[in-house]
Amino acid sequence: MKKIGFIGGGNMAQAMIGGIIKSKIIEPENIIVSDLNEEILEFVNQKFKVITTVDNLKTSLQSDILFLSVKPNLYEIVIKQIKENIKNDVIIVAIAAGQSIKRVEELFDKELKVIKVMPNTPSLVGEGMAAICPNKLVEEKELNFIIDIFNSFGKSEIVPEYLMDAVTAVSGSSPAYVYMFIEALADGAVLQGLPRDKAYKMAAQTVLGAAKMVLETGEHPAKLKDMVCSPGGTTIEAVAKLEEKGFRTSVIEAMKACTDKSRNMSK
Ligand SMILES: NC(=O)C1=CN([C@@H]2O[C@H](COP(=O)(O)OP(=O)(O)OC[C@H]3O[C@@H](n4cnc5c(N)ncnc54)[C@H](O)[C@@H]3O)[C@@H](O)[C@H]2O)C=CC1
Ligand SMILES: O=C(O)[C@@H]1CCC=N1
Repeated sequence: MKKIGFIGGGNMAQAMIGGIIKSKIIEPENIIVSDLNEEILEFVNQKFKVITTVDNLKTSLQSDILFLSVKPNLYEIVIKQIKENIKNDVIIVAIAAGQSIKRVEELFDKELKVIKVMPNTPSLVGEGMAAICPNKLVEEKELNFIIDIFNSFGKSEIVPEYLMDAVTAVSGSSPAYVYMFIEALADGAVLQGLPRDKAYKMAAQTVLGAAKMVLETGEHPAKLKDMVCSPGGTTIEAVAKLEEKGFRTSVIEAMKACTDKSRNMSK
């Protein structure tokens, strides 16, 4: 059985660990997590029953697949700690925004199998979206195993690395904007008198259902939108107001800012 390590046990690591354990693709005793923050380790150990340590080197030595799940600015520090003793056949999974395969290879200063992945936090509930890009040393069966891991708690796509910054905007960071949309829907409902708990449930279930319609019918989103808009009805009033307020342009420009930031972080 393969052993999986996480250096950094924060939000994204927890989402992936939760997804992996729920899917049973790897047992908790084969997952090791290191973090500087002992409270986080305690939480992760209690919640997921995985092995925890403050020692990143121990994590790296015990792992066949090693997720680097610290913030981008910590890649240099963490890799410095583990590079001398890193096993030659370990698969490094780099999930940080703006950290390219080349940068990770350079920091290790040796030939290693590196897979760049941009995951997202809905992994925790089995609805993640991950974009995956391997370097040349990763063998097909190894890549397939990594794909199996990500597919066990969501969906995945192989993408060329140059698209990772755009992926960050459309699936890595976008849960945040979707939560903002859900919050806004709920605020709008509360303004009109609905109780808040019901408003969140109705807003979130509608976003979930609408997303499923796109994925499962394969219809163009515009067609699905048109199906809701009765001529002279209520929905087209809302749609017209959203257009007037620049809803789409705001989203597109926000994503451009996100993509640009990711690009700048890799310079
Ligand atoms: N949060 C998200 O939605 C996503 C995050 N990512 C990437 O995942 C990475 C982690 O992000 P989050 O989980 O959100 O951050 P986070 O701040 O929740 O977790 C990072 C963890 O690293 C720990 N840490 C700090 N220094 C350390 C060290 N020297 N050794 C070991 N652990 C150390 C921190 O205590 C913290 O628990 C980032 O690089 C981010 O770009 C990628 C996709 C989505
Ligand atoms: O905000 C960030 O930088 C990370 C990358 C994608 C989601 N969270």
